[in-house]
Amino acid sequence: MLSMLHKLRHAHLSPLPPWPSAGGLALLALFIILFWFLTFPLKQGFDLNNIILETVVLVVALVAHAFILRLGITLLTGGWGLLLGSLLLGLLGEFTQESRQWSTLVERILEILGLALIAFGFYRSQRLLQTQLKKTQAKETRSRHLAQYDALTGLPNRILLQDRLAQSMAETLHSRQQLALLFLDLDRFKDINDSFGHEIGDAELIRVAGVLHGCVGPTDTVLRIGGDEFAIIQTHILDADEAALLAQRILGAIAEPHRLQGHKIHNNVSIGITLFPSDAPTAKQLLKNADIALYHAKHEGRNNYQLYMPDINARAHSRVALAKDLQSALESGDLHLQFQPQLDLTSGRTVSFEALLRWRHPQHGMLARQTFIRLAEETGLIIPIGAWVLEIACQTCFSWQQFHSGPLQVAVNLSPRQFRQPDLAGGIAAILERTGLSPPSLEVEITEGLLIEDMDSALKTLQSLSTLGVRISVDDFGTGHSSLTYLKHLPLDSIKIDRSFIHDIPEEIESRAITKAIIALGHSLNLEVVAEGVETQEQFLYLQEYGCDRVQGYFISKPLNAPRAQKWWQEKG
Ligand SMILES: Nc1nc2c(ncn2[C@@H]2O[C@@H]3COP(=O)(O)O[C@H]4[C@@H](O)[C@H](n5cnc6c(=O)[nH]c(N)nc65)O[C@@H]4COP(=O)(O)O[C@H]3[C@H]2O)c(=O)[nH]1
Repeated sequence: MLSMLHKLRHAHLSPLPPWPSAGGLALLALFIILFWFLTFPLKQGFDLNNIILETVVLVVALVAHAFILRLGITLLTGGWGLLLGSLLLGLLGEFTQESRQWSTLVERILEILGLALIAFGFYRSQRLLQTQLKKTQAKETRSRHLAQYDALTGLPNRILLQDRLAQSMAETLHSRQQLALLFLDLDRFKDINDSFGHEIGDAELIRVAGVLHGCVGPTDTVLRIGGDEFAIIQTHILDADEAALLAQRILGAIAEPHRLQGHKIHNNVSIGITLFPSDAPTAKQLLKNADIALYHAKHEGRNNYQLYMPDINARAHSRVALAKDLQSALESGDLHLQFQPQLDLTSGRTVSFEALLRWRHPQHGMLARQTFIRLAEETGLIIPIGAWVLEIACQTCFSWQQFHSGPLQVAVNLSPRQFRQPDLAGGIAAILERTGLSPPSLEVEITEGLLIEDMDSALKTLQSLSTLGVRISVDDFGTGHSSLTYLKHLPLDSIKIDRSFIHDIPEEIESRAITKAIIALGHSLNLEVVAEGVETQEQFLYLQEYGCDRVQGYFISKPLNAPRAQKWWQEKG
């Protein structure tokens, strides 16, 4: 090594050879090996182009070895220790040329110094390697964290669920206790997102994550396993009661009304619970059970929890199949509308029809409305189905109006999910435009409960519908435990007294009092009052006597198919 450095120094003294001599080539080979040895670790993570460039630079630099030490081309390689060592040796080579009388001792010292600098280059490259390794490890840890944890809430995600579950199951087996797996699904998250935007939606998810953390014990795990789905692994419990207690705590905490960026938010959650080892021996089966129990909770009207029971499995399966059938029912024409007349009590004429959805299932025949409409609402199918109902109802009403000159309206029920669509009024305006129906000929019916849930956004939607000129009616009035003050703030046209009050008049004193009060209240607010579910002549006469404006019910007519309703309208309109 020393002799080679010596040769390197003396290369300055002789004229530059046209091509490297054998010694030069040996030196070149040595430097290449040395260079690669010293800087190879640094190249990990460099791109191929850089490595090729560096190698070319090095080869050129070494071939022109007479200049290499001065030119400092190796600067580009990043091997600082190597460069400095070589540079110093080169400079000193020149120096020794002029002062050959300097002792060999000085030469030796300088050679040692050169070697020390090369060693420094090596040391430095190792340090750089360590830093690089640390950076790579940190990057790997970060990307592993990103893959396994939800970026928004910081909770473990679905990928970690299996892992954590398996770990907790193993611990539970040893402890001879039980473990509960809870699946949670927010009932109103889509509506929050649609009504207030994604920023508030995100803030709500973060709030929920915090609430869940506040409810669980220190050894339990909270995970976010989907958009609005969370899971909890509750460990060290003795029986289902402990899981139920946790679920109750969560239901109460999530339902707490709160404000996010000035918006009043109401949210609920449905929870499905299954236990290990009592419900299932494997993680796969546990996950399935929790899913089934959650589905059951949703079916039971949301905002509740359900413990897994083997028989809900079969029911859940049939609902999944039914949801699939409902999806294809729109295209296959299995859905149709019936129309129930509404009678004006002053004129005695039919002035409106309520459009009611029917589904004749190819295998199961006519299906119960409440069941399949709830299913449509839960699955989101109510959006396309509701739009179809509006379209057909408007089309039908417009075509009837062409046959008869009397005033005619059609009333269409809007489900909560439909009502919370971002541009409901725009969608309805387009349907009116397409079908040719004038806006006042369409009445939309919304439930009282829907208004109470979120007054602020309901008011905005109602205002846009009212601006469009569509009539607005509050269905099932009297059942929603609402504050009556909201009535005067909303742009309503009519209220429909709930069937349950009409059912008990004239016999029951309370129902009579409520019916009379609703009629008086409606009139004092300038609203039209409609009674639904009128089944008897007594009810009809009572309502007429107390000034109800319109009646609807089996006493007048059951819901009719479109041709029969048209005939009815031509005769009684
Ligand atoms: N016992 C009794 N019942 C009477 C009488 N007169 C009418 N009805 C029934 O009362 C319901 C009136 O509709 P609703 O209160 O809006 O209640 C509706 C409404 O909330 C919903 N619904 C029906 N069609 C649609 C629709 O197209 N979209 C949405 N979102 N909901 C719908 O399903 C509910 C039930 O509808 P239907 O089963 O068709 O039941 C209809 C109708 O057949 C009567 O004298 N006695």
